Amino acid sequence: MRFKKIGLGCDHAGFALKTFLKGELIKKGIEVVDFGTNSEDSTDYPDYAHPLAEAVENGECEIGIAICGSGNGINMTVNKHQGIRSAVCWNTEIAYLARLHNDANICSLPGRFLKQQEAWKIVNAFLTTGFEGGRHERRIKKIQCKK
Ligand SMILES: O=C(CO)[C@H](O)[C@H](O)[C@H](O)COP(=O)(O)O
Repeated sequence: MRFKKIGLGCDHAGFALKTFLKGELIKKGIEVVDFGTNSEDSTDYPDYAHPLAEAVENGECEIGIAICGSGNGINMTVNKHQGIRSAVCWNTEIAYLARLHNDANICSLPGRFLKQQEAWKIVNAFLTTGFEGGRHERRIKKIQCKK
């Protein structure tokens, strides 16, 4: 793992997977900052996505994992923050490319579509891959809106 302090956030649809991943990360000696939610009671993913995104933006957490049912809503929300590049990672190759080519700093997961072990492999790919730089550096600089 390249990162020592990781932020986690989810809604009710991501709670079970977040709980599993949190346990696995702690077993690996990684410090986890958990922004909730803390049960399967129905809730709204932006309430957890914004605090997670802010923590990654301001450096409190080195990187983040965001989970909702499809991965889309929480991904859209964290990507509203200027300092965030989040990718919906639904397999290991996508997770690897999100880090290698996009220097993604949040891994968004579709909690209702991944088995625990599948998700753990995806998270491992995300957390062990470095940014390639070069032509990709130029491209990620162009992501920012000029307006
Ligand atoms: O996937 C999501 C947002 O992109 C959410 O996690 C929810 O699963 C989705 O919005 C459905 O919500 P529901 O209230 O559980 O039906």
